Amino acid sequence: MEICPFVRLLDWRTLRAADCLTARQSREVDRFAIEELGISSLVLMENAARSVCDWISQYDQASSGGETSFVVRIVCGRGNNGGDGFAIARLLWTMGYAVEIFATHPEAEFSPDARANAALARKLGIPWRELQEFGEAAASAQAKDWIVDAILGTGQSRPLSGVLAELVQGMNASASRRLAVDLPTGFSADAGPVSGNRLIDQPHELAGLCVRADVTITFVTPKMGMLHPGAREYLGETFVASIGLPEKLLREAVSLQ
Ligand SMILES: NC(=O)C1=CN([C@@H]2O[C@H](COP(=O)(O)OP(=O)(O)OC[C@H]3O[C@@H](n4cnc5c(N)ncnc54)[C@H](OP(=O)(O)O)[C@@H]3O)[C@@H](O)[C@H]2O)[C@@H](O)CC1
Ligand SMILES: [K+]
Repeated sequence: MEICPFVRLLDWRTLRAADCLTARQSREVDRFAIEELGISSLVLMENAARSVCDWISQYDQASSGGETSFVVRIVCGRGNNGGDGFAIARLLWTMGYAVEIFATHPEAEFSPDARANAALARKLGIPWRELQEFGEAAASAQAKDWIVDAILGTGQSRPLSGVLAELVQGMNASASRRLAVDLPTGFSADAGPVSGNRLIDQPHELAGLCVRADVTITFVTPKMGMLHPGAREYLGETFVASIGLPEKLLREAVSLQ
């Protein structure tokens, strides 16, 4: 089912390993596109952000006739997943949505593309709130609001702890709807909802350590961790967004499997 031109609903019944990429293959696809084809990483990031915004506005149109009285709270990590979040904030802001940015790190620690999009968001004067205000904001959020999880994507390599674990628990406890950018934070691209080095086989026991998204919009292809039996509890309704990379490239990357 095509929701928007570049976003399609993932069909769980037909999902196979051959359709999925690991985190390493995802990075290889991005590297190949950037270094061999010359597509800039900022263009890939913009395409990724645009697909999330298209989905939100289509969903808003379909579910409430486009009354945009809800608030979109975007929590941005310091890597390119966070960079997607800053770009999403900018695009939604230009579409007239009420947007609030929360950043997990100081700007000096951002990846180059995240820093570029954060600077744009600053220049536009998009409301940028203190991270420590997020718990209260999430607790008082309404059901029609959105929390966009742009903390960690395919770069996550270890269980959550400290501030990020607290943020994720605040997200999961909120009445707000949750949309995960690329992957829910706490969800491994390779193994699914992971704690330590083992798969979570009783998801409820460690739910605080992984965002339970209502919607996940993943880029380019499904990820190997989505095959995990407990995955859907965290991914919610899952969509795959094209970010402008040719199919041929994906087949070459998947052949690295
Ligand atoms: N051109 C492209 O590449 C495109 C990529 N795109 C987007 O980029 C995303 C991948 O970005 P990314 O590689 O920067 O990693 P990301 O997931 O942001 O993590 C950031 C850093 O966090 C750290 N970290 C890891 N685990 C952690 C933990 N448990 N707790 C705390 N910190 C932890 C780890 O750094 P470390 O601490 O290991 O040095 C990691 O480097 C991808 O999901 C998609 O959204 C799209 O824009 C399309 C184009
Ligand atoms: K995420």
